Amino acid sequence: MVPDIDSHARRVGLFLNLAGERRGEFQSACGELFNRLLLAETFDGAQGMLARETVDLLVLDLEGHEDHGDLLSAANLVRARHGAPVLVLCPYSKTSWLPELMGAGPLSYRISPILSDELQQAVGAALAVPLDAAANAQQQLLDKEKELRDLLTVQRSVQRALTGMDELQLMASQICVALCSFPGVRHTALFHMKERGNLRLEAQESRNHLDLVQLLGRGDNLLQTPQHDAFPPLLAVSSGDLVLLDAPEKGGDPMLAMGLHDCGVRMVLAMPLRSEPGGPVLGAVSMMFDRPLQFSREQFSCFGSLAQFISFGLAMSELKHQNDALAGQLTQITTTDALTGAVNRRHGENALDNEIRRARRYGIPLGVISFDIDNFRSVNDIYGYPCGDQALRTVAHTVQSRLRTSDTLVRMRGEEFLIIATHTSAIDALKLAEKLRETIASTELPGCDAVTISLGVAQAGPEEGASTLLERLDAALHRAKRAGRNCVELAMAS
Ligand SMILES: Nc1nc2c(ncn2[C@@H]2O[C@H](COP(=O)(O)OP(=O)(O)OP(=O)(O)O)[C@@H](O)[C@H]2O)c(=O)[nH]1
Repeated sequence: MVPDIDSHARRVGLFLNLAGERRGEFQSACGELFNRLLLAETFDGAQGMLARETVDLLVLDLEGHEDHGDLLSAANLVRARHGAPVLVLCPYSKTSWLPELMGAGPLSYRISPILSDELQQAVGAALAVPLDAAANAQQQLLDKEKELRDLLTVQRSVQRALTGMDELQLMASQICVALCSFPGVRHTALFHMKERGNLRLEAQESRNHLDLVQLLGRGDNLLQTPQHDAFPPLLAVSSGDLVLLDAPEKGGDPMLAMGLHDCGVRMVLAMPLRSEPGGPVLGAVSMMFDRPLQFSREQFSCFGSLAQFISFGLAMSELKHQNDALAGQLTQITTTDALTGAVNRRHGENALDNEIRRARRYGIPLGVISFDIDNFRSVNDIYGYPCGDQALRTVAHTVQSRLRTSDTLVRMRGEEFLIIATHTSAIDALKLAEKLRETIASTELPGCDAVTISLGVAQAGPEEGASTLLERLDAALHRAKRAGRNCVELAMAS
């Protein structure tokens, strides 16, 4: 239904589009709504007409306008209206222009393509003069108040979601929940660009049973899906611009549109997430609505700042992730012996102290084994130092592979190692030591003959500290060497 337009004197329209065909279409759809319809094919032409004539409605059809210069010219035209009615017909791939055009002056907009009866309705609404101007002004004020309240609610919810959230997945879920507090939102989603361009669905919040993994057939590598240029959030990532789609079928993928329609989605807003303006795109957020809405300038700018905050949250959580990884690498470097991958002596001695305390506190046995490669000097002498290094590595890896994850292998010095075996009695440690002795004796070493090891075994005494335990072990190891090597000796009781 076309709204009543009470004054015929007000019906001078100006329609601008490059293409004669579009101008013809507009004339046949809406020509009769105006007393006189002016048609312009260039921005300069339209500016000239606006300067010469009093125009009641400027209809700016952005279809076919592509570059940034066109956006600036369109903004100039809106500015030249000084608040007089402007209707912008905006292709959905250019919806990112709307916030900037709104900055140039008030306007209403429709997303094209648009059916001719919808177009007539939009033109009628833009031309209509309210019967009761005072009542209308009051209503506008109430609408604005509600709009601002809604924006405040969603901003506060997003703020809460971003505070103190270290874990990306949790933060993403909370953001999706927060965005659902905007009126009419039935589904929200957060997409995150992982390494090597892998865009994944990080979180979604559904109030309409819509599951994007099901709809898109997957949850990651989303830019490789057939819908990558039809689904607004994917388009927002690849174009780096805001995308607003006021009817799913305008996206151009009938199956996708049907899936969204079935879940009651009538409008989709998607915003790219960037770590800084002009920086690389980190992902996107999408909000799906159960009704087509006309966003105001304030709403667009609020969505823009929400996207910035969310990007910041994502960047912070990525930074934390990287910091954790760096800290992990640093710990690895400071606690590990570079040649063999075993724990180094400094960290091993700390670990031994800790395990002694733990064993004492909980009354559990702690077994320790000290071992040393027999006649290792001759390996170096005969085969060379690099070969000796390789033999050390192989022995350490072989031993490590026979231990439990709760055990610790420490390189104490040269070719001497210590094993801290938690929850292990002297008897069990003896069995383990014997197994290791046999294993090493039958392990082939690259580039040199097999080696043997001698081992000393002990169980920590109830009140015993690390130094006496290590002394007892040392003595046991020396006995094993004296006994002819390639054997295991139990340490004397503490
Ligand atoms: N290739 C290599 N050799 C090492 C490394 N650390 C210590 N060694 C060598 O290990 C050998 C240890 O020799 P000794 O302490 O005499 O002991 P051994 O020859 O194993 O004799 P026993 O322990 O009595 O059986 C020395 O030749 C050291 O140079 C290392 O990181 N790489």
